[in-house]
Amino acid sequence: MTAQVIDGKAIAARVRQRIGERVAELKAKGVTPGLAVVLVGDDPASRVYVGMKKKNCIELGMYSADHELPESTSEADLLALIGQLNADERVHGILVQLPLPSHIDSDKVLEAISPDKDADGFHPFNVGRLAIGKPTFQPCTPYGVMVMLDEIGYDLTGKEVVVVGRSNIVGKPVALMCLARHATVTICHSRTKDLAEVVRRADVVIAAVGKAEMVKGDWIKPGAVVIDVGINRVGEKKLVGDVEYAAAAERASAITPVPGGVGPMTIAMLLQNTLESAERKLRQ
Ligand SMILES: Nc1nc2c(c(=O)[nH]1)N[C@@H](CN(C=O)c1ccc(C(=O)N[C@@H](CCC(=O)O)C(=O)O)cc1)CN2
Repeated sequence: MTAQVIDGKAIAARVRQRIGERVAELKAKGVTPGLAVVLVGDDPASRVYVGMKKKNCIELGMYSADHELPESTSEADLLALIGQLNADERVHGILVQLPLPSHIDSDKVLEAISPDKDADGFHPFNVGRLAIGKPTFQPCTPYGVMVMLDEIGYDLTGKEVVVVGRSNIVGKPVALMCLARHATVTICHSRTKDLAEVVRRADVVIAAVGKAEMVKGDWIKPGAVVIDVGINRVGEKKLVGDVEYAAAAERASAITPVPGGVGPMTIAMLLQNTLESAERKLRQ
């Protein structure tokens, strides 16, 4: 079997196209959706992602407020900036790029963002809403995974989903989203016994563990859908996912590549969250 390659770049472009149309409608009603992105420090990858967010925002006609702060920024100063952004009427979504420098408590910062502007969906209020099946802001990467499954017309009802990884950013929320779509969900982690056997029974494998090619191709059930959330740098330039791609693609019915799979969806869904926030505000 040769798997269908799920093209995240193409799907993200379609999502952005639809967002652009809705932004134009909102602007005609006098509302310009606005996103504030806060970067602390000089992490090169974070700088690239923040640049992409800003570029996309402007291309879609959104208001973009960027705050690039030095590595030495104190937690108190960062919290004060978030307070200002919470009160800024032009801003409908706030995102603090992770990781933050080690002297700053990330949880404290994420909890300081108003739940009404939490474009990342990381605030405990929004996590709770997702857990009870009433999501408002949904975390961008898992939200992107759901859109990719929709785009290939995959119905999760009654399917066995195995999520490898239990992070708050991807593993746990994506499991909740699959559960909300009536899948039977197993979350695996570093202490799962016989991971290979658990993965072998999955109709859908979602790998989000951050370890290069840890999920082996021969663990994939023939015909399964493989969603690879990992982006691991190997050597100077090469990027690989959490799944052994070539071997998995021989067994899967559909698979996301790395790069060009889930990654591009993350930023598209951030813009989607900002748009939805502005639409909610207009309705209120
Ligand atoms: N506050 C947040 N911080 C971080 C998040 C997040 O969702 N919210 N996610 C990641 C970084 N990230 C967005 O912020 C992100 C990661 C990867 C991509 C992407 O398009 N990757 C490309 C490869 C790019 C490359 O060459 O490095 C791909 O997979 O094709 C976009 C956004 C951590 N921080």
